[in-house]
Amino acid sequence: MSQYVLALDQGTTSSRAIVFGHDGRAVATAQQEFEQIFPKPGEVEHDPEAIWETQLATARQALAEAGIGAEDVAAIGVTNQRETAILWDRNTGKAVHNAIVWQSRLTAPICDRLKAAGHEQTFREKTGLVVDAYFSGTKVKHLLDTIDGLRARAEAGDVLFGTVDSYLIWRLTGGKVHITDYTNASRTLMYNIHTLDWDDELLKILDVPRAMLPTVCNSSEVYGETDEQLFGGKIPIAGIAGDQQAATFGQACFEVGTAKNTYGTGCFMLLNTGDKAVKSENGLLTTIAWGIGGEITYCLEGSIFIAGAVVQWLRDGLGLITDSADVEKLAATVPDTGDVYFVPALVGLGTPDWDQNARGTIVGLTRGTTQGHLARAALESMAFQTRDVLEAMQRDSGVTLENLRVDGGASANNLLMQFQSDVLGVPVLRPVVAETTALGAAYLAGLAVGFWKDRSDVTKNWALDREFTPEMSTEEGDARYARWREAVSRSRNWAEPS
Ligand SMILES: Nc1ncnc2c1ncn2[C@@H]1O[C@H](COP(=O)(O)OP(=O)(O)O)[C@@H](O)[C@H]1O
Ligand SMILES: O=P(O)(O)OC[C@H](O)CO
Repeated sequence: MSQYVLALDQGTTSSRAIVFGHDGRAVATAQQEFEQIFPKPGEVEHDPEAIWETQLATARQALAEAGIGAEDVAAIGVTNQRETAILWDRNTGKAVHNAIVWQSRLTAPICDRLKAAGHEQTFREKTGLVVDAYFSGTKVKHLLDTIDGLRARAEAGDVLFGTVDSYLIWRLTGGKVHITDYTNASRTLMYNIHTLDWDDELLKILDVPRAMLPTVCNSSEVYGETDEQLFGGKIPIAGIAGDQQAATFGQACFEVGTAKNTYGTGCFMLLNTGDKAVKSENGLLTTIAWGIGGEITYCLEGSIFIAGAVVQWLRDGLGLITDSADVEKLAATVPDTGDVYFVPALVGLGTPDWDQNARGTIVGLTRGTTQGHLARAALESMAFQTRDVLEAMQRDSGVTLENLRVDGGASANNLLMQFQSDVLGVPVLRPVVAETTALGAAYLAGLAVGFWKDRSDVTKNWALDREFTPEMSTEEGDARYARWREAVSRSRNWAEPS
């Protein structure tokens, strides 16, 4: 009997593979960063080959570190950075272009044209998303529009589209399986979240041929097996979910009204709304949390484009720190930001402002401003953006959150988590396993093959590491938040309108 499940977590900045045991604890972990390609300001790409190679290498490393082989692995779960679009040749398996990453503003002009042509409402109603360069649809359109002869090859079914999950599974199965799951499909701007099908009207507007799209599957079922050359034996692939949905599952947010917030490159809060696709009036997305056995669970999502990435920018762009974790010590050199606010709109703003032309802004600098103030303002920006999202969520859903479950790389930062609780006025709960994204993918796969019995196993395995409770008065939290909103208004509409 196989004792382990392997999760492949293909993130924006790194590929990770984690071997989990039955108790939901990691037995072995491997991680590799890969290159971020910035062809022009505001554009972000990845080399699909680097995505594949780092993912394969980390999977092999994790198995080696755990001292196990393919026969010990009950199933593989795949989770991924969402929306990032890859087009590849069916016959050679070679990508026709770099992956256009979710953060890329490349297709902002296409979005502006779609809006000017009056299509915004149609997309919003059918997909639950907004017309923004964030989502895959306009990225696919851009590639089809700009690479000679590509649309004809796509129409003939020779060029395939996939989000990163699809691409990895194509490679893992030796080019046999072209699929995605409900959660990833719901991020493409081409999938109708109500009829549960690719939408012909939207495909026509974007001029994307249906023949290039993957088959949409449940988030938990056996889709196929790995090519036996890869791991020295076949392993069933049995779970897929976009990373934010996987984290929601891994955090056991199964009840309507429960929510989690993941602090990775970006920051994403998802609130379970059960079988109802709740429409947002406040800039949130209506999206699919998971689909299992054909039953869909929906959620409301707030998407923040830059969270932990602001710390990376302090590290790589300014050289203020050498390690992301050092930001906490630097921020702790000052008691507050000295009224400095840092709006990290480095690639525009997502929820609730959806401004493709906003740009990063630091306000309130004085001669007394130090590196510490900047570091603190950068950390606080994650907490303020989260409050933006939570306020929208409470207005849209009528739910008042009792607490917030957190995870992701930056949730290790105690100063940030304390400030988060202060500025939200609710307890923040950090679980022992902060790798909730990978864990969620492992659960989805393990449940499909009977490794775990049902969701009660998932709930049972959730364990608290630390609870942060509000220490700031509501008045002070509100006053600082009002100042943040003022700073946001200064960042708006800075880039040349496309
Ligand atoms: N102690 C820390 N404080 C603040 N940010 C951190 C800390 N550790 C890591 N980060 C940030 O978290 C992000 C990495 O988190 P991770 O969940 O691995 O992201 P992703 O899945 O998007 O690649 C990076 O942007 C990094 O700068
Ligand atoms: O790679 P992450 O963890 O920042 O997640 C990226 C999101 O999936 C983008 O929607």
